[in-house]
Amino acid sequence: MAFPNAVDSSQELLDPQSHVWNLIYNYISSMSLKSAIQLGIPDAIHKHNNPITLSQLADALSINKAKSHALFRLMRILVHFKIFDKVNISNDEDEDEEEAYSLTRASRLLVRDEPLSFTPLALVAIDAIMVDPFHHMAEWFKDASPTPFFTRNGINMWEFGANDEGWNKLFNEGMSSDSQFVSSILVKECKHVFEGLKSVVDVGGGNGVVAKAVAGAFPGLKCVVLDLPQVVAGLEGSENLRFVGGDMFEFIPPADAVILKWIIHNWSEEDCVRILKKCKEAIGGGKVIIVDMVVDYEKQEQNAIQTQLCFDVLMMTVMAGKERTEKEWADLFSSAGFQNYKITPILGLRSVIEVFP
Ligand SMILES: C[S@@+](CC[C@H](N)C(=O)[O-])C[C@H]1O[C@@H](n2cnc3c(N)ncnc32)[C@H](O)[C@@H]1O
Ligand SMILES: O=c1cc(-c2ccc(O)c(O)c2)oc2c(O)c(O)ccc12
Repeated sequence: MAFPNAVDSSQELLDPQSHVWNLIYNYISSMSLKSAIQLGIPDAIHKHNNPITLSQLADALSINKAKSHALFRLMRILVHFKIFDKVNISNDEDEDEEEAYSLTRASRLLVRDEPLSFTPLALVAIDAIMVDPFHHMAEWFKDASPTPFFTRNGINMWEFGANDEGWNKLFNEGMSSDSQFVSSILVKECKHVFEGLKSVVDVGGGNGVVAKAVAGAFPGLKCVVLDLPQVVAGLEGSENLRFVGGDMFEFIPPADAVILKWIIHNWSEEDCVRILKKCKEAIGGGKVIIVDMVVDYEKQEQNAIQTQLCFDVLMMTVMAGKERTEKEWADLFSSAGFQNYKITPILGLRSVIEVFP
């Protein structure tokens, strides 16, 4: 039986099949990366100090020798995705060359001892429990739940974290590793954002990584971290840093500035206006410092748009949040009574947005 739309050649079938298969099986790239991180491959290569051969890598990881070729195939896909490099080495003059693996700038950031490592974030994002809500997205489109996370678990993400210490720890460690990464750039490239401030509150500041970095870079600055009680429980402050357990929808301690890193994208327009109005009460004539994505579907390069779109669906799935375009940000600020804002695209996929009452 002929296809409804006459197909001139098989290629007109095979090309779309290849395109859809690429998307269907893309999760295997993430799972291969997860396996490499769990096995400690970046750490083993780093520790070896030189490019490492497959057999040296298998020995370093105590991998069953019968699975050496499987390790070769895992490394092959990760070299394809430029997570690792493959080079040819020879130990002395007459010996044949042998293939070996080295780190790239990407995998160097997955070495656990690397101060800016975002391995904890990677393990949060691809953790089996974390990914589970995505299997309920289609169901969610037809139910009354606020998110697929709620459809799957019957409670929202923060309540889930309050009830599951292990999940809460995993999530907060993931966030902290990203904050370590972002803070290193913030205090180096964005000093002007903090200069002149006498006090700052990091709202939803988690384990306090950003606040600690800012407090360290600006010793005269009084820093407060406001987060849920289960997040700040037991966390020690310092001379110019203290932790406060509370609810940002109820009260934000007064300060010259409020930091909101990866907060606004967690929430709906309505909740964001509530948060920003509380921030406005807290800062008086000061400012809000937001670290989040500003999505530009036209101007950005394809990889950045793809990652930002994935984050947008992630926020829809876990938190009823979203990633926003500049116009959406501007509308939000206006609805919350702010008069002006300045976007500094200094963090790659994310920007620093200063908002003024
Ligand atoms: C995505 S995490 C970002 C954490 C941190 N700002 C960072 O970027 O690493 C969102 C944070 O908001 C906190 N949070 C959620 N609801 C909150 C509320 N009602 N009041 C204060 N903090 C809240 C969470 O506990 C979590 O630490
Ligand atoms: O990488 C992240 C992952 C998640 C996350 C949470 C629960 C899940 O079930 C899940 O599949 C993913 O949440 C984030 C978030 O809320 C942010 O604000 C920023 C980054 C992340």
